Amino acid sequence: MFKILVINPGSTSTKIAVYEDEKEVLKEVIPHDISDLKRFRNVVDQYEMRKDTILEFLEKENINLNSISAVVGRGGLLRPVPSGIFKINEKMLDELRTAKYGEHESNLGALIAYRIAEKIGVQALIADPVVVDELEDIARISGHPDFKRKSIFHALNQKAIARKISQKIGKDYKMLNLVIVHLGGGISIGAHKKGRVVDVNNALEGEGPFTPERSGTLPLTGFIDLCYYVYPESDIRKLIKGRGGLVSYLGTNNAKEVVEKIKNGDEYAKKIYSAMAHQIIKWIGKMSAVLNFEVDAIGLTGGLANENEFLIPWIKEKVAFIAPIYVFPGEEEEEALANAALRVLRGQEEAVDY
Ligand SMILES: Nc1ncnc2c1ncn2[C@@H]1O[C@H](COP(=O)(O)OP(=O)(O)OP(=O)(O)O)[C@@H](O)[C@H]1O
Ligand SMILES: CCCC(=O)O
Repeated sequence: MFKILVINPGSTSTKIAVYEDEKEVLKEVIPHDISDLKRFRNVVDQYEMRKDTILEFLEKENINLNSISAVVGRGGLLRPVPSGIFKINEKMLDELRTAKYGEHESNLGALIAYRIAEKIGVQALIADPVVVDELEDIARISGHPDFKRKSIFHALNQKAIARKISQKIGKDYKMLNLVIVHLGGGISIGAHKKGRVVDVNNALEGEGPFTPERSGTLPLTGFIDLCYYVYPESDIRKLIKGRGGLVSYLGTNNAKEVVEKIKNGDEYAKKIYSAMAHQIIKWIGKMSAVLNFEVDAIGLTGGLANENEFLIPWIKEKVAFIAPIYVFPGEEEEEALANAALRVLRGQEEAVDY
Protein backbone atom coordinates (compact mmCIF):
# COMPACT_ATOMS: atom_id res chain seq x y z
CA MET A 1 0.00 0.00 0.00
CA PHE A 2 1.28 3.46 -0.92
CA LYS A 3 0.45 6.54 1.10
CA ILE A 4 0.43 9.79 -0.86
CA LEU A 5 0.35 13.36 0.40
CA VAL A 6 -1.33 15.83 -1.97
CA ILE A 7 -0.84 19.61 -1.76
CA ASN A 8 -3.00 21.99 -3.78
CA PRO A 9 -2.59 25.67 -2.90
CA GLY A 10 -5.34 28.02 -4.12
CA SER A 11 -5.83 31.77 -3.88
CA THR A 12 -7.67 31.71 -0.54
CA SER A 13 -7.05 28.20 0.76
CA THR A 14 -4.68 25.27 0.69
CA LYS A 15 -6.28 21.91 -0.04
CA ILE A 16 -4.47 18.90 1.27
CA ALA A 17 -5.31 15.23 1.02
CA VAL A 18 -3.86 11.91 2.02
CA TYR A 19 -4.52 8.82 -0.08
CA GLU A 20 -3.82 5.17 0.65
CA ASP A 21 -3.58 3.78 -2.86
CA GLU A 22 -6.80 4.99 -4.56
CA LYS A 23 -8.60 5.62 -1.28
CA GLU A 24 -8.87 9.14 0.12
CA VAL A 25 -8.28 8.88 3.86
CA LEU A 26 -8.05 12.58 4.67
CA LYS A 27 -9.05 15.76 2.90
CA GLU A 28 -9.01 19.26 4.25
CA VAL A 29 -9.44 22.74 2.88
CA ILE A 30 -7.35 25.01 5.08
CA PRO A 31 -8.68 28.55 4.61
CA HIS A 32 -6.34 31.54 4.67
CA ASP A 33 -7.72 34.81 5.85
CA ILE A 34 -7.56 37.40 3.05
CA SER A 35 -6.29 40.04 5.48
CA ASP A 36 -3.55 37.60 6.52
CA LEU A 37 -2.53 36.96 2.90
CA LYS A 38 -2.44 40.68 2.15
CA ARG A 39 0.69 41.11 4.25
CA PHE A 40 2.66 39.09 1.68
CA ARG A 41 3.90 41.08 -1.27
CA ASN A 42 4.37 38.08 -3.59
CA VAL A 43 2.79 34.64 -3.70
CA VAL A 44 6.14 32.97 -3.02
CA ASP A 45 6.41 34.93 0.24
CA GLN A 46 3.53 32.82 1.57
CA TYR A 47 5.68 29.68 1.36
CA GLU A 48 6.73 29.37 5.03
CA MET A 49 3.29 30.23 6.37
CA ARG A 50 1.49 27.71 4.12
CA LYS A 51 4.08 24.96 4.68
CA ASP A 52 3.92 25.37 8.45
CA THR A 53 0.12 25.35 8.38
CA ILE A 54 0.17 22.05 6.49
CA LEU A 55 2.72 20.44 8.81
CA GLU A 56 0.78 21.55 11.89
CA PHE A 57 -2.42 20.16 10.43
CA LEU A 58 -0.82 16.79 9.62
CA GLU A 59 0.58 16.60 13.14
CA LYS A 60 -2.82 17.39 14.62
CA GLU A 61 -4.34 14.61 12.49
CA ASN A 62 -1.64 12.17 13.68
CA ILE A 63 -0.34 11.57 10.16
CA ASN A 64 3.12 10.11 10.52
CA LEU A 65 5.20 11.79 7.83
CA ASN A 66 7.52 8.80 7.65
CA SER A 67 4.64 6.64 6.43
CA ILE A 68 4.30 8.79 3.26
CA SER A 69 5.57 7.21 0.01
CA ALA A 70 5.46 10.32 -2.20
CA VAL A 71 4.41 13.97 -2.06
CA VAL A 72 2.65 15.50 -5.05
CA GLY A 73 1.81 19.17 -5.54
CA ARG A 74 -0.25 21.10 -8.03
CA GLY A 75 2.23 22.52 -10.50
CA GLY A 76 2.46 26.14 -11.37
CA LEU A 77 3.58 28.62 -13.98
CA LEU A 78 6.55 26.98 -15.67
CA ARG A 79 7.64 26.87 -19.28
CA PRO A 80 5.09 25.21 -21.57
CA VAL A 81 5.21 21.42 -21.06
CA PRO A 82 3.43 18.37 -22.44
CA SER A 83 0.77 16.74 -20.29
CA GLY A 84 2.40 14.39 -17.78
CA ILE A 85 4.07 13.84 -14.42
CA PHE A 86 7.25 15.73 -13.56
CA LYS A 87 9.95 15.25 -10.95
CA ILE A 88 10.47 18.42 -8.97
CA ASN A 89 14.08 19.50 -9.45
CA GLU A 90 16.26 22.52 -8.64
CA LYS A 91 15.63 24.14 -12.01
CA MET A 92 11.88 23.99 -11.45
CA LEU A 93 12.22 25.28 -7.90
CA ASP A 94 14.39 28.20 -9.05
CA GLU A 95 11.90 29.20 -11.71
CA LEU A 96 9.05 29.07 -9.22
CA ARG A 97 10.94 30.97 -6.51
CA THR A 98 11.77 33.77 -8.92
CA ALA A 99 8.33 33.58 -10.61
CA LYS A 100 10.18 33.41 -13.94
CA TYR A 101 6.94 32.67 -15.78
CA GLY A 102 4.65 34.61 -13.44
CA GLU A 103 2.92 34.47 -10.09
CA HIS A 104 0.28 31.84 -9.35
CA GLU A 105 -0.76 30.14 -6.12
CA SER A 106 -0.03 26.72 -7.62
CA ASN A 107 3.66 27.74 -7.78
CA LEU A 108 3.66 26.97 -4.06
CA GLY A 109 2.50 23.37 -4.70
CA ALA A 110 5.87 22.22 -6.02
CA LEU A 111 7.87 24.28 -3.51
CA ILE A 112 6.07 22.85 -0.49
CA ALA A 113 5.85 19.29 -1.88
CA TYR A 114 9.61 19.31 -2.46
CA ARG A 115 10.44 20.55 1.03
CA ILE A 116 8.27 17.93 2.76
CA ALA A 117 9.45 15.12 0.47
CA GLU A 118 13.08 16.09 1.04
CA LYS A 119 12.55 15.99 4.80
CA ILE A 120 11.32 12.39 4.67
CA GLY A 121 13.41 11.20 1.71
CA VAL A 122 10.68 10.36 -0.81
CA GLN A 123 9.81 11.45 -4.35
CA ALA A 124 8.39 14.92 -4.99
CA LEU A 125 6.19 15.29 -8.06
CA ILE A 126 3.82 17.58 -9.92
CA ALA A 127 1.33 16.55 -12.62
CA ASP A 128 -0.39 18.43 -15.44
CA PRO A 129 0.56 21.95 -14.32
CA VAL A 130 -1.41 24.94 -15.59
CA VAL A 131 1.08 25.38 -18.47
CA VAL A 132 0.36 22.07 -20.23
CA ASP A 133 0.68 23.01 -23.88
CA GLU A 134 -0.75 20.83 -26.65
CA LEU A 135 -1.95 23.67 -28.89
CA GLU A 136 -2.05 23.16 -32.63
CA ASP A 137 0.24 25.64 -34.33
CA ILE A 138 -2.64 27.53 -35.89
CA ALA A 139 -4.04 28.23 -32.41
CA ARG A 140 -0.82 30.00 -31.38
CA ILE A 141 -1.33 32.87 -33.78
CA SER A 142 -2.94 35.83 -32.07
CA GLY A 143 -3.44 38.54 -34.65
CA HIS A 144 -0.10 40.29 -34.23
CA PRO A 145 3.40 38.71 -34.43
CA ASP A 146 4.48 40.35 -31.16
CA PHE A 147 1.86 38.35 -29.29
CA LYS A 148 1.73 34.54 -29.14
CA ARG A 149 -1.34 32.82 -27.76
CA LYS A 150 -0.44 30.70 -24.73
CA SER A 151 -1.93 27.58 -23.22
CA ILE A 152 -2.61 28.36 -19.54
CA PHE A 153 -5.63 26.57 -18.15
CA HIS A 154 -7.01 24.14 -15.57
CA ALA A 155 -5.10 21.31 -17.23
CA LEU A 156 -5.17 18.97 -14.24
CA ASN A 157 -8.94 19.09 -13.74
CA GLN A 158 -9.76 19.26 -17.46
CA LYS A 159 -7.69 16.14 -18.17
CA ALA A 160 -9.15 14.32 -15.15
CA ILE A 161 -12.73 15.10 -16.22
CA ALA A 162 -11.96 14.21 -19.84
CA ARG A 163 -10.75 10.77 -18.70
CA LYS A 164 -13.86 10.29 -16.52
CA ILE A 165 -16.15 11.12 -19.44
CA SER A 166 -14.18 8.75 -21.68
CA GLN A 167 -14.74 5.99 -19.11
CA LYS A 168 -18.47 6.74 -19.03
CA ILE A 169 -18.64 6.65 -22.83
CA GLY A 170 -16.56 3.47 -22.78
CA LYS A 171 -13.92 4.67 -25.24
CA ASP A 172 -10.27 5.64 -24.94
CA TYR A 173 -9.70 9.39 -24.36
CA LYS A 174 -7.45 9.31 -27.45
CA MET A 175 -10.43 8.26 -29.61
CA LEU A 176 -12.73 11.12 -28.58
CA ASN A 177 -13.35 14.79 -29.28
CA LEU A 178 -14.45 16.61 -26.14
CA VAL A 179 -15.16 20.18 -25.09
CA ILE A 180 -14.31 20.53 -21.40
CA VAL A 181 -15.51 23.60 -19.53
CA HIS A 182 -13.93 24.41 -16.16
CA LEU A 183 -16.21 26.89 -14.39
CA GLY A 184 -14.38 28.20 -11.34
CA GLY A 185 -12.98 31.51 -10.15
CA GLY A 186 -11.20 31.24 -13.49
CA ILE A 187 -12.93 29.71 -16.50
CA SER A 188 -11.17 27.65 -19.17
CA ILE A 189 -12.81 25.98 -22.15
CA GLY A 190 -10.69 23.45 -24.01
CA ALA A 191 -11.03 21.59 -27.30
CA HIS A 192 -9.75 18.06 -26.55
CA LYS A 193 -9.03 16.44 -29.89
CA LYS A 194 -8.19 12.75 -29.57
CA GLY A 195 -6.47 13.24 -26.21
CA ARG A 196 -4.80 16.60 -26.86
CA VAL A 197 -6.00 20.07 -25.87
CA VAL A 198 -5.46 21.65 -29.28
CA ASP A 199 -7.07 24.97 -28.38
CA VAL A 200 -8.13 26.61 -25.13
CA ASN A 201 -8.57 30.15 -23.83
CA ASN A 202 -5.67 31.47 -21.76
CA ALA A 203 -7.69 31.58 -18.55
CA LEU A 204 -5.10 33.50 -16.56
CA GLU A 205 -4.10 36.37 -18.81
CA GLY A 206 -7.33 37.98 -19.94
CA GLU A 207 -8.78 35.68 -22.56
CA GLY A 208 -12.12 33.90 -22.67
CA PRO A 209 -15.49 34.53 -21.03
CA PHE A 210 -15.66 36.76 -17.98
CA THR A 211 -15.73 34.84 -14.72
CA PRO A 212 -16.70 35.45 -11.09
CA GLU A 213 -13.57 37.60 -10.68
CA ARG A 214 -11.79 37.89 -14.02
CA SER A 215 -12.58 40.15 -16.93
CA GLY A 216 -11.95 37.66 -19.73
CA THR A 217 -11.35 39.19 -23.17
CA LEU A 218 -11.89 42.96 -23.19
CA PRO A 219 -12.30 45.43 -26.06
CA LEU A 220 -8.68 46.44 -26.78
CA THR A 221 -8.96 50.13 -27.54
CA GLY A 222 -10.86 50.95 -24.36
CA PHE A 223 -8.32 48.90 -22.47
CA ILE A 224 -5.40 50.84 -23.95
CA ASP A 225 -7.04 54.11 -22.94
CA LEU A 226 -7.38 52.83 -19.38
CA CYS A 227 -3.71 51.85 -19.27
CA TYR A 228 -2.60 55.25 -20.48
CA TYR A 229 -4.94 57.59 -18.74
CA VAL A 230 -6.71 56.03 -15.78
CA TYR A 231 -5.21 53.14 -13.81
CA PRO A 232 -1.75 52.38 -12.40
CA GLU A 233 -0.30 49.09 -13.71
CA SER A 234 -1.02 47.05 -10.59
CA ASP A 235 -4.69 48.03 -10.70
CA ILE A 236 -4.94 47.10 -14.36
CA ARG A 237 -3.63 43.62 -13.59
CA LYS A 238 -6.19 43.23 -10.81
CA LEU A 239 -8.91 44.33 -13.20
CA ILE A 240 -8.10 41.27 -15.31
CA LYS A 241 -7.63 38.83 -12.41
CA GLY A 242 -9.24 39.36 -9.03
CA ARG A 243 -11.38 42.44 -9.54
CA GLY A 244 -12.95 41.83 -12.94
CA GLY A 245 -16.00 39.83 -13.98
CA LEU A 246 -18.88 39.47 -11.51
CA VAL A 247 -16.85 41.28 -8.82
CA SER A 248 -16.61 44.39 -10.99
CA TYR A 249 -20.30 44.42 -11.92
CA LEU A 250 -21.96 43.05 -8.81
CA GLY A 251 -19.38 43.39 -6.04
CA THR A 252 -19.20 39.64 -5.33
CA ASN A 253 -17.48 36.59 -6.77
CA ASN A 254 -19.95 34.32 -5.01
CA ALA A 255 -22.43 32.76 -7.41
CA LYS A 256 -24.75 31.85 -4.56
CA GLU A 257 -25.12 35.55 -3.70
CA VAL A 258 -25.81 36.37 -7.33
CA VAL A 259 -28.49 33.67 -7.45
CA GLU A 260 -30.11 35.19 -4.34
CA LYS A 261 -30.10 38.66 -5.90
CA ILE A 262 -31.80 37.33 -9.02
CA LYS A 263 -34.40 35.47 -6.98
CA ASN A 264 -35.10 38.71 -5.14
CA GLY A 265 -35.91 40.39 -8.46
CA ASP A 266 -32.58 42.11 -9.18
CA GLU A 267 -32.80 42.55 -12.97
CA TYR A 268 -29.30 44.00 -13.28
CA ALA A 269 -27.77 40.95 -11.56
CA LYS A 270 -29.73 38.73 -13.94
CA LYS A 271 -28.47 40.67 -16.95
CA ILE A 272 -24.82 40.40 -15.86
CA TYR A 273 -25.08 36.73 -14.91
CA SER A 274 -26.81 35.96 -18.23
CA ALA A 275 -23.98 37.79 -20.00
CA MET A 276 -21.45 35.52 -18.28
CA ALA A 277 -23.44 32.48 -19.43
CA HIS A 278 -23.66 34.00 -22.92
CA GLN A 279 -19.87 34.35 -23.13
CA ILE A 280 -19.32 30.80 -21.83
CA ILE A 281 -21.76 29.52 -24.47
CA LYS A 282 -19.88 31.43 -27.19
CA TRP A 283 -16.59 29.84 -26.15
CA ILE A 284 -18.17 26.38 -26.13
CA GLY A 285 -19.29 27.14 -29.68
CA LYS A 286 -15.78 28.25 -30.66
CA MET A 287 -14.15 25.12 -29.29
CA SER A 288 -16.80 22.94 -30.94
CA ALA A 289 -15.97 24.66 -34.23
CA VAL A 290 -12.28 23.86 -33.69
CA LEU A 291 -13.40 20.21 -33.49
CA ASN A 292 -15.41 20.54 -36.75
CA PHE A 293 -18.55 20.20 -34.64
CA GLU A 294 -17.70 16.50 -34.36
CA VAL A 295 -17.96 16.57 -30.57
CA ASP A 296 -18.55 13.35 -28.62
CA ALA A 297 -19.33 15.09 -25.32
CA ILE A 298 -19.24 18.36 -23.45
CA GLY A 299 -18.05 18.29 -19.83
CA LEU A 300 -19.03 20.98 -17.33
CA THR A 301 -16.96 21.12 -14.15
CA GLY A 302 -15.63 23.49 -11.42
CA GLY A 303 -17.42 25.13 -8.49
CA LEU A 304 -19.94 26.91 -10.70
CA ALA A 305 -21.10 23.58 -12.12
CA ASN A 306 -22.95 23.28 -8.78
CA GLU A 307 -25.12 26.25 -9.71
CA ASN A 308 -28.15 24.48 -11.06
CA GLU A 309 -30.80 27.17 -10.79
CA PHE A 310 -29.66 29.44 -13.60
CA LEU A 311 -26.16 29.01 -15.02
CA ILE A 312 -26.04 25.31 -15.83
CA PRO A 313 -29.62 25.18 -17.23
CA TRP A 314 -28.92 28.27 -19.40
CA ILE A 315 -25.74 26.70 -20.79
CA LYS A 316 -27.36 23.32 -21.33
CA GLU A 317 -30.30 24.82 -23.18
CA LYS A 318 -28.03 26.48 -25.74
CA VAL A 319 -25.39 23.80 -26.34
CA ALA A 320 -27.22 20.51 -25.79
CA PHE A 321 -27.70 20.13 -29.55
CA ILE A 322 -23.92 19.93 -30.03
CA ALA A 323 -23.26 16.81 -27.94
CA PRO A 324 -24.32 14.99 -24.75
CA ILE A 325 -23.44 16.99 -21.65
CA TYR A 326 -21.80 15.53 -18.53
CA VAL A 327 -21.69 17.60 -15.34
CA PHE A 328 -19.01 17.04 -12.69
CA PRO A 329 -19.46 19.76 -10.05
CA GLY A 330 -16.35 20.84 -8.16
CA GLU A 331 -12.94 19.68 -9.16
CA GLU A 332 -11.03 16.43 -9.06
CA GLU A 333 -7.57 17.87 -8.65
CA GLU A 334 -6.50 16.09 -5.46
CA GLU A 335 -7.66 12.72 -6.78
CA ALA A 336 -5.94 13.37 -10.12
CA LEU A 337 -2.68 14.25 -8.35
CA ALA A 338 -2.85 11.20 -6.07
CA ASN A 339 -3.55 8.91 -9.03
CA ALA A 340 -0.61 10.39 -10.92
CA ALA A 341 1.76 9.73 -8.00
CA LEU A 342 0.34 6.23 -7.64
CA ARG A 343 1.03 5.44 -11.32
CA VAL A 344 4.66 6.48 -10.77
CA LEU A 345 5.03 4.50 -7.54
CA ARG A 346 3.57 1.42 -9.21
CA GLY A 347 5.88 1.80 -12.19
CA GLN A 348 2.95 2.30 -14.60
CA GLU A 349 4.16 5.71 -15.75
CA GLU A 350 7.49 7.44 -15.60
CA ALA A 351 7.88 10.87 -14.05
CA VAL A 352 9.95 12.93 -16.45
CA ASP A 353 12.72 15.41 -15.65
CA TYR A 354 11.71 19.02 -15.96
N1 LIG B 1 -22.58 24.88 -4.35
C1 LIG B 1 -22.41 25.97 -5.09
N2 LIG B 1 -23.48 26.60 -5.63
C2 LIG B 1 -23.31 27.70 -6.39
N3 LIG B 1 -22.11 28.24 -6.68
C3 LIG B 1 -21.03 27.65 -6.19
C4 LIG B 1 -21.12 26.50 -5.37
N4 LIG B 1 -19.85 26.13 -5.03
C5 LIG B 1 -19.02 27.04 -5.59
N5 LIG B 1 -19.73 27.95 -6.28
C6 LIG B 1 -19.21 29.10 -7.03
O1 LIG B 1 -18.13 28.68 -7.85
C7 LIG B 1 -17.17 29.74 -7.96
C8 LIG B 1 -15.81 29.25 -7.50
O2 LIG B 1 -15.50 28.02 -8.06
P1 LIG B 1 -14.22 27.17 -7.57
O3 LIG B 1 -14.32 26.93 -6.13
O4 LIG B 1 -14.09 26.02 -8.53
O5 LIG B 1 -13.09 28.23 -7.89
P2 LIG B 1 -11.60 28.30 -7.38
O6 LIG B 1 -11.13 26.92 -7.01
O7 LIG B 1 -11.48 29.39 -6.39
O8 LIG B 1 -10.90 28.81 -8.70
P3 LIG B 1 -10.37 27.94 -9.93
O9 LIG B 1 -11.42 26.87 -10.19
O10 LIG B 1 -10.25 28.92 -11.06
O11 LIG B 1 -9.06 27.35 -9.53
C9 LIG B 1 -17.67 30.86 -7.06
O12 LIG B 1 -18.38 31.81 -7.83
C10 LIG B 1 -18.59 30.13 -6.10
O13 LIG B 1 -19.58 30.99 -5.54
C1 LIG C 1 -5.43 29.18 -15.43
C2 LIG C 1 -5.46 28.06 -14.51
C3 LIG C 1 -5.64 28.33 -13.09
C4 LIG C 1 -6.37 29.55 -12.73
O1 LIG C 1 -7.42 29.89 -13.30
O2 LIG C 1 -5.93 30.25 -11.83
